[in-house]
Amino acid sequence: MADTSNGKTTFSSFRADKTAKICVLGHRGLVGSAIVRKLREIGFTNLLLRTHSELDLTRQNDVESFFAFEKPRFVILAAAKVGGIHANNTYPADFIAINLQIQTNVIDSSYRHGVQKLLFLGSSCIYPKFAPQPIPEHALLTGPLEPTNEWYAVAKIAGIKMCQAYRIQYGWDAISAMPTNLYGPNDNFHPENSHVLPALMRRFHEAKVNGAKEVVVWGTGSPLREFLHVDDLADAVVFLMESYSGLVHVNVGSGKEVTIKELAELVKEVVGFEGQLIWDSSKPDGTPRKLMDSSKLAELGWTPKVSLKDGLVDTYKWYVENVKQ
Ligand SMILES: NC(=O)C1=CN([C@@H]2O[C@H](COP(=O)(O)OP(=O)(O)OC[C@H]3O[C@@H](n4cnc5c(N)ncnc54)[C@H](OP(=O)(O)O)[C@@H]3O)[C@@H](O)[C@H]2O)C=CC1
Ligand SMILES: C[C@H]1O[C@H](OP(=O)(O)OP(=O)(O)OC[C@H]2O[C@@H](n3cnc4c(=O)[nH]c(N)nc43)[C@H](O)[C@@H]2O)[C@@H](O)[C@@H](O)C1=O
Repeated sequence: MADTSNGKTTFSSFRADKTAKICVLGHRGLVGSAIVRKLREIGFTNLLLRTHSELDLTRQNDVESFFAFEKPRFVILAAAKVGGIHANNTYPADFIAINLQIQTNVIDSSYRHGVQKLLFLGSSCIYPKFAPQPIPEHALLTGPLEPTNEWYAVAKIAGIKMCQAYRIQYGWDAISAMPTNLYGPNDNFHPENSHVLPALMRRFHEAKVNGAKEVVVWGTGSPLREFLHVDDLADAVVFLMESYSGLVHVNVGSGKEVTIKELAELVKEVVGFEGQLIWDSSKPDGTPRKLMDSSKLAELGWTPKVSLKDGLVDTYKWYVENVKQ
């Protein structure tokens, strides 16, 4: 709600006006759909949503016209070209070009058409391959990136810097959140192009259904990853929209890491596959470890709730009920 009583226009907080027009881009994806669920649960009634086919965010003129006409008050940018280690490694041009186009168009048009606040989503892959662990926000741009996803990482770093530049030059409230590896309902379960957790869930499920004795898992199993349920991420996004307006991006993690071998055993147990794991070490491991330091977010007052085991059980239930077998 705008307040002009003191002669200046000021706005109340994010949660205060449930009729505020909030644009969530990428609303059918893993992250965007969780943010929409969260906003609806809180009571927001005026969500502005467009599918990829309704609005291709790589098309500058279309994005410009959309913002000029719709004039949302808040924007959450969860649309991006996203994929796991194989997809990042195989389609580097798509990962850098599409992400630069989407984020540049959306951030600039949002600013030009009066958006009050925007949240940009990056990823933990922005940090150097051998960053100190846990990785603090200030490790950004202190060393070489992990080669399997450097193209995507460069685009994401440009997004963070663009938000900072618009804040510095125009005083505009654009913030960035850096989530760790996410999972949950509406994830991408593609056999090759998805992230490890949905890929293994699908492979173990299909092996169980088909009575297979073995499942192939990529790499050596030794890399460490930190997983966060997407409902926790959505909660953190709402928290940051409400409580944070700083220049520096904010890490969003669970604080807990597992080896890929431990993850594979856990997914196997949740799915109920009883065969053997075969490790294909011809596939890349990627970065050896990327545990984020999320103490800044904890100091602001936010902590995650969903354990990996509970999150896996919830996600497998969703998979069985919703993904065409
Ligand atoms: N998944 C993860 O583990 C992590 C994700 N993130 C970040 O979270 C954000 C969302 O990721 P996630 O939900 O996993 O990704 P998804 O692939 O699940 O969803 C991405 C969404 O973006 C939309 N989209 C893609 N290209 C375009 C386009 N040209 N125009 C309009 N819409 C488009 C897709 O629509 P459609 O399906 O119709 O193509 C889809 O709805 C990204 O910024 C990602 O970097 C960060 C850390 C980890
Ligand atoms: C979120 C983050 O996600 C990506 O980085 P990543 O963490 O390396 O992604 P990943 O989930 O694909 O793999 C994690 C680990 O798991 C191993 N692994 C085993 N078996 C499968 C498997 O079947 N599929 C996949 N994908 N990986 C497998 C795999 O070899 C690797 O060691 C970035 O590109 C970028 O998109 C990004 O920001």
